[in-house]
This record gives sequence, structure tokens and C-alpha cells, in this order.
Amino acid sequence: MRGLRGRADRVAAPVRIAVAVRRLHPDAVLPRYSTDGDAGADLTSVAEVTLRPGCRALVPTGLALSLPPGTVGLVHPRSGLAARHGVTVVNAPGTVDSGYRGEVLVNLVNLDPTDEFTVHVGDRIAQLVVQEYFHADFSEVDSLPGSARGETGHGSTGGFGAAGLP
Ligand SMILES: O=c1ccn([C@H]2C[C@H](O)[C@@H](COP(=O)(O)OP(=O)(O)OP(=O)(O)O)O2)c(=O)[nH]1
Repeated sequence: MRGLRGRADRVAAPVRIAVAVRRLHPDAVLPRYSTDGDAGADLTSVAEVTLRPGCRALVPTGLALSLPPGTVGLVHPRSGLAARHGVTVVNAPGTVDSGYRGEVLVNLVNLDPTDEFTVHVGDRIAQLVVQEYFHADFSEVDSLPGSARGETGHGSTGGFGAAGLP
């Protein structure tokens, strides 16, 4: 808990951490925050890829990273691409493990029902959010502590039809 309180103390500015980046392709662009307040650093394509409606592709960034132990890179969609073209990340958010040394790939899908979409070299296709994470020590128990929510979920607080759900 001490660590969590420490984080609350430093909300005014993001913590800066060094991340080594290897360029695997001459057109690769290092991840970049567009403005100071951005959580995600833009990831850029090194390939031209055309996505037909409903199709997906692993789009290369030409970059390999060494994220510090205890951190993870999460590959999030760009809202502009999603809103304007229906193009998003299939496995959002993609997980780039700190131990991963391969090329960061973005699994883009074109959800537009009619229009194809072409990614060009240098296009910003996704954003990488670097976060800390915990490792849980999972231990089996016979019963769990009580909570306000209990076992309810899947729309139990209302707002959507619950037909067919427990
Ligand atoms: O959007 C993504 C998601 C993952 N990766 C890379 C980094 C990550 O560390 C590795 C494995 O990802 P993940 O653990 O999600 O894949 P998996 O399907 O569980 O494969 P594995 O069995 O290799 O863990 O693939 C990417 O380049 N982009």
C-alpha cells in the first residue's frame, strides 16, 4: 500500500523511465508523445498495408523494445482512426511484455462495412501506453471475503437487457 500512496503523490507529472529502442527498419520512427499530457506514444507503420472491409493484418512498426522489468507496453487503438475509418486494434490493448525483444506488431482490423483502408509508411497506427503492473501470488481458498457486488455482474446494475444472463 505504501507504493500506491507514493503514486498518488506524483500525479502532477508522469514518471519518466528510460526505454531502449532498437530500429529494425530504416523507416522506423521512435514512439513519440504528441503532447505532454498524452498517455500513449504513437506507433508508426513501416509498411504499406491495405485492409479490405472486415479484414485484419499484423502491421510492423520496425521497432524492438526493452521495457524495464515490472512495466508493460499496452498497444491501444487511435480514436481518430477508429472514428473516421473504423480501423482499430483487434486485441486491444495488445500486451508487449518487458521480456519481449521481437518487433512490435500492431494487429489492425478494418471494421468499416464497405470501405477498404490503406496504411502508408509513416502513418501513426496505434499508441503505446507504458504502465507498471503487479504479479499476483494466487492462492486457492474455500471461500472469498464478502463484497458489495457479490457474484452479480454482466449488466446487473441495469442499462441493458439481461435476457439469457444469470
Ligand atoms: O499487440 C501486440 C501484442 C503482442 N505483441 C508481442 C509482444 C508480446 O510480448 C508478444 C506476445 O504477446 P501475447 O502474450 O499477447 O501473445 P500470446 O498469444 O499469449 O503468445 P505467447 O504464447 O507468445 O505469449 O507479442 C506485439 O508485438 N503486439
